[in-house]
Amino acid sequence: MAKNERVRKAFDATRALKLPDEEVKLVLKHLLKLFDNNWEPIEAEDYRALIDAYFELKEDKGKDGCEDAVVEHGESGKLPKRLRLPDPEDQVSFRKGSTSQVSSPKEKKRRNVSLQQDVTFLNKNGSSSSGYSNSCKKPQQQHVTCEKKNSFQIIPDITKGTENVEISLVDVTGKKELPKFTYMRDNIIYQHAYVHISLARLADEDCCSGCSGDCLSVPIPCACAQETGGEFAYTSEGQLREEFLKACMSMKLEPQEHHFVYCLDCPLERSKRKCKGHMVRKFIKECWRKCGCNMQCGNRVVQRGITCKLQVFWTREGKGWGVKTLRDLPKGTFVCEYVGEILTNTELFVRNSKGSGDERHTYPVTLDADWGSEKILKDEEALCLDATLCGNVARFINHRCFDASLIDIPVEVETPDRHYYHLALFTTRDVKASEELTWDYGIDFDDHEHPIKAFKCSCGSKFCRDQKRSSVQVSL
Ligand SMILES: C[S@@+](CC[C@H](N)C(=O)[O-])C[C@H]1O[C@@H](n2cnc3c(N)ncnc32)[C@H](O)[C@@H]1O
Repeated sequence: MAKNERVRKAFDATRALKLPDEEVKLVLKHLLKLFDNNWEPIEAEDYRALIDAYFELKEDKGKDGCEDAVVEHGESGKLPKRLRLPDPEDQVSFRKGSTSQVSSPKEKKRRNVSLQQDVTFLNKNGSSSSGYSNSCKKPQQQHVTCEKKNSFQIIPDITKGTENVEISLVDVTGKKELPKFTYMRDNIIYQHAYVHISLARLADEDCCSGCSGDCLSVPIPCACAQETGGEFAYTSEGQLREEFLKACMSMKLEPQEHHFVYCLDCPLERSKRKCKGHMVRKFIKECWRKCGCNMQCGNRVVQRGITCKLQVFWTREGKGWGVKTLRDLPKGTFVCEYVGEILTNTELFVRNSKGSGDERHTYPVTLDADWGSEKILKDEEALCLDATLCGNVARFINHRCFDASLIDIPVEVETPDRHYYHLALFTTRDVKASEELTWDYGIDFDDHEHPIKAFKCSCGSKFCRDQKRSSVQVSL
């Protein structure tokens, strides 16, 4: 639908409630900014978000004792505090009522007016008076609601301003408990993990100190392209090269026997005494600090951070929260890194055993590139990333068997070895705005002893490994 048509329909809905166009226009403008020009949540449920936001402003105005507040704010270009949502200093969560029983505009109007107190704020530290906390702390429930109703919740920026872009969280059902974790842009060592980062470790062949500017613009690829067969992994547009992506995907989808290495003593399968094999992965090697190029060099994509407009939302299929893109993404686009605490296997086992055992969602990812090397890796050396307590937006990305829209690719940045590396997620195909982003966690749904617990998969893929397993079990 064209934008003008959408605006007209929104006004039709608010005029039915006799709301003045001038005031509605202001509210609409700011909701569009909040949702990054995505009309879907505004149009949902008969323009509920728009109508509710309008009445919130009215309530603000009433409290301030300023009859013309909405119009005055509009004229001065300022907004009442509650609608200055994209300002990271003023994180806000809306909680509103359900429209499900409401039929006539009159009733709708009355309902909205009665819900005015059901609106809450997140303060400057990201802690909430409405139950949301962007930290590991237990949220404070200071907010008082007259009736328990469905609500509409928005967090404008879960990253608290740490990323290049804001990432919102939206729950249109309003019934969900908001996630409790600390947002972190970069991996951080939890306690005993050993990650050896030093410039002295980077030999001449591990960097391109003789380069300047953008390495992708010179005719002969520099030393940093050696890892990817003498060609950079990225195109000058910043996407993965087609052939490189294809090779990564085929290794993941159809791993041949020669794509596996087997440990003599496998840290993950120690209890069973037999290594199931670890995939030999294709790596990206990005330029870094010892290189002569600049930060805009085309071989520095992952380290520049997230640039896609993403949104966390509540999925319908029972997977919990998920992540969608708000814009179309071309194939091979870097979406985000999987960020978490860096733990040793031992620490992960201890953490898992201390858990209640019935955690619905789990967030660890093993870094397994070092396994199968000549040295036997001990549990207290092998590393994994755990985003349960601290992580970035990737902790919300759900699994899909085989035909996921993202693929995880290891990236060497500050260490020349494969003991520690970054795990970056790229699109496997063109992805449309509003599509959920998924990646294949590589789960073996039959393996109940694996430190990363399997779940009942509802990915919906026709290739679902869990569904196949269930049907095999039934037929047996
Ligand atoms: C990394 S988290 C993803 C975010 C999670 N949905 C949430 O609400 O926080 C992984 C967890 O999400 C759930 N999950 C992910 N993909 C799923 C799928 N295809 N089917 C069912 N549950 C899924 C599982 O509970 C899993 O342990």
